[in-house]
Amino acid sequence: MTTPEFPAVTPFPGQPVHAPQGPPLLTAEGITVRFGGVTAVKDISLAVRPGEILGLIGPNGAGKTTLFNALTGFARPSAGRVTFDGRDVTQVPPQARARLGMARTFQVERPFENLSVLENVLVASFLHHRGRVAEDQAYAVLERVGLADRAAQPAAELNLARRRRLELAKALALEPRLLFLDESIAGLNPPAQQEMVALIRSLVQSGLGVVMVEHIMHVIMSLSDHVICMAFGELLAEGEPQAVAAHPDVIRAYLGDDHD
Ligand SMILES: Nc1ncnc2c1ncn2[C@@H]1O[C@H](COP(=O)(O)OP(=O)(O)OP(=O)(O)O)[C@@H](O)[C@H]1O
Repeated sequence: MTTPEFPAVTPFPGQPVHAPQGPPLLTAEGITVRFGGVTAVKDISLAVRPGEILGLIGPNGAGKTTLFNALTGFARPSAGRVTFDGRDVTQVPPQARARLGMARTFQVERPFENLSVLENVLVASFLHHRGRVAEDQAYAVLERVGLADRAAQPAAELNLARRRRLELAKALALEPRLLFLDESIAGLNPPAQQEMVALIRSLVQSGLGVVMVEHIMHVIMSLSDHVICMAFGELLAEGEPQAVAAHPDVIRAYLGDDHD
């Protein structure tokens, strides 16, 4: 059986070697999320170390977004425990998690349309800084994501690829140690995808941990150090990307999904 969704190649050349190291930044143990009678996530455990990219995959409705929300504080687990840097954050609200060093992007980016690109990032910089220092930090983040030349432009005028980078800049301005990316690449054209992949790689090189949900399989397979595949809320397979891609249950889940 072939696996057309999982090409066993590295489509983005020049992949630098990075090595996740140290104790986990994030751990989740036995996460379960129920909505009434629906168990959207069932008993999922994971860990992410500095410099590591964890990819979450699974067919539509698998529970990826719900798990992502439980990890970031936007959904409350019915059972289980989330720790960040050794501290139990299961009940900690998202804003307080941001202060601790956990930041996320949103699938549908919603910048303040009438504010400039720089002002949008400044709002996040104010979490840790004030005045001129906040402005310098926001500008440095814009340089990092390649938007410095757009600093004065209203966010409403950005195209999709730049809006995605602005979304990333807002999260980076929170100075996270762990970044959650919710479909930052889906919908971009191939050159913009490559730019975003290169940017994410450069971020993990500097020690950032990343958890990403992404529907574009060749992107997640080439970026991730570790992949978790879910189906119907449960863990289907996990491990190195190529091993997960070749797992019979994963192939079945995706082919079944395709043929629904
Ligand atoms: N707020 C909610 N109330 C009730 N059911 C929900 C809620 N959010 C999600 N669900 C259900 O939980 C299950 C998992 O949904 P979830 O959105 O987490 O999956 P997903 O893997 O992110 O899917 P997709 O790839 O389509 O975004 C689905 O059956 C969904 O209908």
